[in-house]
Amino acid sequence: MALKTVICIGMAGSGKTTFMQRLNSHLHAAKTAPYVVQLDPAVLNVPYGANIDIRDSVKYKKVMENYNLGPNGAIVTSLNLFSTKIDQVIKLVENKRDLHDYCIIDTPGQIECFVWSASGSIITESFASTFPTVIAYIVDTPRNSSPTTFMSNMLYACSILYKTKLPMIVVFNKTDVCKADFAREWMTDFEAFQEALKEDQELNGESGMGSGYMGSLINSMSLMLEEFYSQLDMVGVSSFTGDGFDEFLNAVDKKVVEYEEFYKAERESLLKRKEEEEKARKDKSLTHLMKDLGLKDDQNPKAKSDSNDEADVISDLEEEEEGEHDGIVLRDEDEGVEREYTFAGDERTNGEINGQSAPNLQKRYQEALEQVAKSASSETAENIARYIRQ
Ligand SMILES: Nc1nc2c(ncn2[C@@H]2O[C@H](COP(=O)(O)OP(=O)(O)OP(=O)(O)O)[C@@H](O)[C@H]2O)c(=O)[nH]1
Repeated sequence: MALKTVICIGMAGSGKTTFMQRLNSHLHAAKTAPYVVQLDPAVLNVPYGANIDIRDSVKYKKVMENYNLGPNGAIVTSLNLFSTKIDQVIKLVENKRDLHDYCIIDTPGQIECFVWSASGSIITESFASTFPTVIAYIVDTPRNSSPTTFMSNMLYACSILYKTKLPMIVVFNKTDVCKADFAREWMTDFEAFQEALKEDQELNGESGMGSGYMGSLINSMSLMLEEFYSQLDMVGVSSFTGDGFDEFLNAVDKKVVEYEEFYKAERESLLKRKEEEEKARKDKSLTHLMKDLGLKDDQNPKAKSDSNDEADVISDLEEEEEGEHDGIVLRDEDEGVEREYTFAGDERTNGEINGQSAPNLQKRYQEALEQVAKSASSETAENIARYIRQ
């Protein structure tokens, strides 16, 4: 069976580490020991055995001292340092792909340090482009029993879904304290959620839920969330008792099928599009280079027709301005613009400032270009062009 990756993400204190610990022991008991990756550089004790632990490669306290950073900055920097070695990490996991069915990944408690940082994206992307990858979004169920907190948390989950573009399972943890039935109901019945919101507002002595901007904001957000809920699975688990973990693993299998059918194709087409854009960008730069070196790009028939709507370069500016002002900046008076700061008694014509001959930029640029054209043999230029094209 192919190795699949589960990345555990969740708000601070939602129970990610305890969830990882339980998932690890659950999989061990089912004789499918997972490959475990620990990515929280600031954690003191980890209650499970990790195959890869970020703390072995990056010392969080040293990062704080050396770079003079606060706690969150040090977490992001530690992740940045770690992500420079991500290819080696992926290789290590790849080497073990025949021995494990699951690779489970714990992330830092400061969710934004991982989800919204460049290194978090690099790490997620690297795993997702090598193995089928699923996000487990851990929610603290008792703390989300109020409809407004619930909605805020779901909006956050929604933003993570659109950021990572990976299949997601919302895991309602701590069901030993509070059952997750209310969440299931709110996620499937729009009216039940509206009713709960109304009750909650009345309980807090706030009216106006059904009118004004708050009412319409909440209504439209709940409608948007309805669309979002249709994209994900939810399970209730207790990391203390182990309840719901079989259901969670079934949801992972389901999401892996979805990943293969939908997300993989989507990711591949995205990568292809990026590649094509990059190629087009390189072709454009090449055309500019050829133009600047005074060469015709025979191999690119589009080059000539394209040249008018290409990105702006200094030479374009020179062409446009030529004959208009001949490089002379209009005086404030001539432009009819009153500026607060001008050089007193300055006649800014022909580049004369304070009696000294100021450099005429256009002229100098033209001379430099001509010199380049003279000194660089056309053969060298062709070589450069061929090299870039390759
Ligand atoms: N009752 C109950 N408590 C839980 C459960 N899972 C976690 N906890 C408690 O929730 C608290 C936070 O758990 P952690 O696993 O440290 O949470 P975390 O998300 O890893 O925390 P950070 O990484 O520090 O953000 C701890 O006190 C746990 O004992 C659960 O299923 N039931």
